[in-house]
Amino acid sequence: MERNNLYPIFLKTSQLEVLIIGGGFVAEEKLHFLTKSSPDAKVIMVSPMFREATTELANAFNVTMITDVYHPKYLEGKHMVVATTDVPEVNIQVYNDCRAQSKLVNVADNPPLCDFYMGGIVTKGNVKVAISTNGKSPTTAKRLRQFFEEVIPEDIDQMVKNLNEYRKTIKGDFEEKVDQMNQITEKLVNKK
Ligand SMILES: C[C@@]1(CC(=O)O)c2cc3[nH]c(cc4nc(cc5[nH]c(cc(n2)[C@H]1CCC(=O)O)[C@@](C)(CC(=O)O)[C@@H]5CCC(=O)O)C(CC(=O)O)=C4CCC(=O)O)c(CCC(=O)O)c3CC(=O)O
Ligand SMILES: NC(=O)C1=CN([C@@H]2O[C@H](COP(=O)(O)OP(=O)(O)OC[C@H]3O[C@@H](n4cnc5c(N)ncnc54)[C@H](O)[C@@H]3O)[C@@H](O)[C@H]2O)C=CC1
Repeated sequence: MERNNLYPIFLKTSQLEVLIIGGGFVAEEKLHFLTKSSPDAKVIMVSPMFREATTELANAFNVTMITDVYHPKYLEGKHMVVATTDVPEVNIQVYNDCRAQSKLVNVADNPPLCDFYMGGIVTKGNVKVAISTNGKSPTTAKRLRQFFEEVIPEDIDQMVKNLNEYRKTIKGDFEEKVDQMNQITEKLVNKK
């Protein structure tokens, strides 16, 4: 069986600079899911034309919009780049420029030109679940996201907070804390 070898990390996008190149439908979709998960993300967009809906979304999340065609100068200071233009040569240039500067790049909807994929994301308070199908089926990622949004209870955050509080009350060294935390949560995984 094939296996997903990607390594998920949870980025602090509020202290990273994300550049989206292009201002059309795909840009809007990527910005929508990015800001749904991370409303405080620092995002800059560069495009000669922004669709109305993209502009509205960008304004709602304080995204900086630069009306211009892509130029390598816009990569300066950016940590992550998402290329969404309808000009394949531009997307390829962005990919090559980013690779040359070791910046993480995603050419949306073009898996071979991605250092990382966007995933399906479920957020419930402090809990976040990210889903990937290894770039094989975005629709499956979407359906799983909808499924988990439904089945993970809203108050899962209360459990996280309670355990966080409880942990503070435990005396002893690290090993004892691990032991106690495992003991009180054992019922969650032990079906007997
Ligand atoms: C590889 C990846 C790269 C990347 O973009 O990061 C990629 C690639 C492609 N997307 C395509 C299309 C669609 N994308 C979606 C939706 C989402 N796509 C997302 C991620 C990813 N999309 C990355 C892999 C993620 C993984 O590993 O599973 C999600 C999860 C997150 C996000 O967008 O932020 C978001 C759902 C969010 C949510 O709902 O929670 C839908 C569904 C819909 O809109 O109903 C369709 C239409 C159905 C279809 O066509 O399959 C195509 C074909 C384009 C063409 O026709 O040529 C390609 C190219 C290809 O597969 O070759
Ligand atoms: N919309 C969709 O659901 C899908 C789109 N695609 C592909 O994704 C690409 C983008 O699609 P859409 O977002 O729908 O197109 P779009 O036409 O809505 O948006 C393209 C954007 O790229 C910008 N752009 C063009 N040249 C640029 C440059 N030199 N620098 C910066 N920005 C530039 C345009 O101004 C525009 O804002 C296309 O190649 C399309 O074939 C693929 C699958 C699905």
